[in-house]
Amino acid sequence: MSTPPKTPLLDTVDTPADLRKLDRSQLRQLADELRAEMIDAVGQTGGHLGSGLGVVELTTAIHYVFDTPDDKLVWDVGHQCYPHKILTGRRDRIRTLRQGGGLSGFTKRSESEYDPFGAAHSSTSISAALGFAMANKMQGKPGRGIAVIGDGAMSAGMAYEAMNNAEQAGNRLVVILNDNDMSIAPPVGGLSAYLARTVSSSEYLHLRHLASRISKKLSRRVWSGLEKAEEYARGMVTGGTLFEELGFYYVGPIDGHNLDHLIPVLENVRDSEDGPVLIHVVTKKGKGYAPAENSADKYHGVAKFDVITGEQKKSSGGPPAYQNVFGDTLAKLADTDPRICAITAAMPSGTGVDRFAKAHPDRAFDVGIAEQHGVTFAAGLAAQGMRPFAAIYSTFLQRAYDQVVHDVAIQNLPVRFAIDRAGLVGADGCTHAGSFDITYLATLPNMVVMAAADEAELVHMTYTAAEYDDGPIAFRYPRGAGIGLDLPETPQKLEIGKGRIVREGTKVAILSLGARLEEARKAADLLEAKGLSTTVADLRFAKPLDTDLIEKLLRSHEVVVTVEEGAVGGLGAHVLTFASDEGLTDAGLKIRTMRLPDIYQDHDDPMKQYDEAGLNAPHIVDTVLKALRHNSASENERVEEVRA
Ligand SMILES: Cc1ncc(C[n+]2csc(CCOP(=O)(O)OP(=O)(O)O)c2C)c(N)n1
Ligand SMILES: CC(=O)[C@@H](O)[C@H](O)COP(=O)(O)O
Ligand SMILES: [Mg+2]
Repeated sequence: MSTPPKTPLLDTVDTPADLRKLDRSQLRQLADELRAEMIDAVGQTGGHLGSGLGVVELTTAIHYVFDTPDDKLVWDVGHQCYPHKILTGRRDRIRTLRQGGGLSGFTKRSESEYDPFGAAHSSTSISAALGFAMANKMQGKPGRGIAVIGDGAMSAGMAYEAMNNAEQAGNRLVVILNDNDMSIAPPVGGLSAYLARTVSSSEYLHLRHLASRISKKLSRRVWSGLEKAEEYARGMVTGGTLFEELGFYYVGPIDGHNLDHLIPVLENVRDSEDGPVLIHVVTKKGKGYAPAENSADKYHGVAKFDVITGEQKKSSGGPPAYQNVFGDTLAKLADTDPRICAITAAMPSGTGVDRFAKAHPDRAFDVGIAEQHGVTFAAGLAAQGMRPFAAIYSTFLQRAYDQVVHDVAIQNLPVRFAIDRAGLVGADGCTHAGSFDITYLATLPNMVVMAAADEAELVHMTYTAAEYDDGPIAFRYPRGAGIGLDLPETPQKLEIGKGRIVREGTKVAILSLGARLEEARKAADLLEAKGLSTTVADLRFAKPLDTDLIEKLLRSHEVVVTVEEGAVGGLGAHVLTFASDEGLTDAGLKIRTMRLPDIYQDHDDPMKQYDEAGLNAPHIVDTVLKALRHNSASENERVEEVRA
């Protein structure tokens, strides 16, 4: 355990009200202590480090100048909110970050009045802040909406939808663009180039003309034509043209680590009658901690680490991560199939597309945080004869649902969806859980939905998807690594809609979909030990179902249990629908469906989560025994059981 840093000034600050009692000259020391505290805490908890380090000064300045919580401060993504949490009454719990019953790793409404809006999925902050601003305006209440959005998050269309709608808010809306020239990976696209030009083309605003420049900009509602022409001529507005054309007053770029610059700018904006304002601050991701600053990913997401050396305490060895199995398999397939290409939405390493890109750089596309565009881009590629793989986490694919429905499924275009982080994801918690993709995909026309039980199955499903040109096909797999199987040298093309029996029994049947198969096998062992002969099937497909296999097992077993790492409306619902449509439930069979809860609150380690979620072997056994008891009980006993 590292020795906690000495933080005499921070020790006097529990909330922003305490912070505002400090003299401005003390804020530098406070920020230094805040940074040290954050590094020490995250060293013990792991989590998102780089982005929070980059906004230590900005967080301090915002809470010093604005009247939070009346001014509603909305952090985009929220992964940079640890300094904010320390300054808003949660320092005592900061070392419970991302643990069961602990602080969320993102902003969360239920946690604090200083978290007016929950986050975790990116690019929502301007819309939410605009909502707060307009509500206050309509209710005649004081208080602004303040959105802090990163350059990566600014690459999503939703941010422009909000800015396009923002003029109505006037000076009630403040947008702070935190430009650290990083997403998780280096940022991509035209916006990133534009911002880079802005930062390089104009000297950071120096103190001497900072105030005059800002007051000039913010003092007039409308520029005269001449002045505007002059501005353009001088190139002064190169920095803000994009934002100014959307109706914002643009201020910047300013040094986001220099409190002597930040404070007067924020004060000018706070006191101005004009708006909305976009303040462009330039920061460094990982600022103030050498191991982060020197790392390629700026320590975006870290395991627990040694604060002195920066060395992370990651488990080494073990089976390869699923994303890398996918990326490597796809790269190999693409060696002999020029139609294969891969799309990621700003998550190259998380999806394994970075491994594909190493082998086929011309066929790998990072579209930025733009899942909607990514899916329809893939639809265009498919329509023109390519074999596109849209590699998008289950939770982030939710962002592009209409594109999946409208642009892909209804048009029956052969887009392949490689869906990582399907199921529980551990410390990122409920905003990142891949709970809904079976439900939201298997209900769609033409869509084929597969779930890999292990890493070998993932290889086969990647190949099966590559070869499937009859329409859209999705395959899901969990966060983390497989079970240590050798990867097949020759991928198999799976028969669409066919599952497999992995264990023969006679009395109980477990229909497993995806990576809970190991728990299903363990449950079968436990049931056999009780004299209950158990069949285990890996259905492989949620759609189309292997109805022959399911009917055969329903007719020949007393109890059938479906197990899936997805919320209600997925495999279990489809099996029940099939059984009732075919009149199979009339055979007195009791089908039980086991699945994830709609939402779970805790951030915890993956294995404990399955216990909480009720998806481990003992839970499967309990479900089976309950069903058997129910089956064998007399009608009266059943009625009594229900009454009890
Ligand atoms: C819709 C969505 N897609 C992807 C992600 C994954 N993600 C989390 S943070 C991040 C990068 C954000 O970059 P930026 O906004 O610049 O913040 P920074 O980390 O640089 O502070 C991404 C892609 C997400 N949270 N939400
Ligand atoms: C903040 C965010 O959304 C990402 O950093 C996400 O936490 C990555 O998840 P993985 O760690 O599962 O790649
Ligand atoms: Mg960034």
